[in-house]
Amino acid sequence: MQMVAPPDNDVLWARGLHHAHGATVALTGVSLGVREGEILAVTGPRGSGKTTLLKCLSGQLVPTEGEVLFDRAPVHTLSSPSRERLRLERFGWIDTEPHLVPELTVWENTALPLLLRGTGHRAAKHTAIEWLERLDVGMCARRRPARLEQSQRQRVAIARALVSTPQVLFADEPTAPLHSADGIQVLRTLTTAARSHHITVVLATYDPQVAAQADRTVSLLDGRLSGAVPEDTGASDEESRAACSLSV
Ligand SMILES: Nc1ncnc2c1ncn2[C@@H]1O[C@H](COP(=O)(O)OP(=O)(O)OP(=O)(O)O)[C@@H](O)[C@H]1O
Repeated sequence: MQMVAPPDNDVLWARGLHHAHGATVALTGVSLGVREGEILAVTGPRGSGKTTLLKCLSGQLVPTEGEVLFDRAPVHTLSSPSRERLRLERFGWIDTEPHLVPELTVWENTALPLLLRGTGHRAAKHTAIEWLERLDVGMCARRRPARLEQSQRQRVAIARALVSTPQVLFADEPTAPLHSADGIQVLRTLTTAARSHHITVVLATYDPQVAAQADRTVSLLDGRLSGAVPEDTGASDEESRAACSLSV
């Protein structure tokens, strides 16, 4: 494979990603760059490879082929403990389901990433409550997750992902289980918080209304990216910059 350097402003950069789950091919030759501070939507129908791409970019999965760079340093060649540390220290993850610990209160759930990093109890609690307030669930801080509505639980999961102000936040269909109005509101809160803290977001979604909240969208179909702007079409500056960061 020809070596190509990532552009300076790409915080994440992937080239020639292939991945198969057993006999099922999920990604086939995906290359893309994610710019510092942008909110990038990865769209595509169910089974098109969105989750697999996010997992490869975040170091949860090592691609069968291809390379992933974070801050210009390889992720795909790191040992499993180093990838785990990278995820804990630099990345946040929001899943479709909130996956909160039922025995812990809302603020304890939210503070977990800080406590795991070694932040003191008082400081972790203070920061967790600040994030819960930003996400309009500050009043739930002392409750257990079972006493919350689904949209409140998802807001808590978002607060937990943001509490350590990750460099990159990965969100995999974060609003899929919510009613449409709830989902859009939760997503607005997420994107506003990410923008004000300069957090890069990679957001997988099949919902065009959700993708419309992003700065840029790339589409996956059958494990391939589509919609790259060819370089010689006389595209605008903005389009040309997008094309620099996206190739199939
Ligand atoms: N753990 C797994 N084992 C076997 N096949 C898998 C596994 N995970 C994903 N796949 C398959 O890989 C392909 C891509 O799946 P992936 O979950 O990445 O797509 P997706 O676009 O996120 O879809 P969805 O919206 O349904 O989650 C699909 O054909 C899927 O069935």
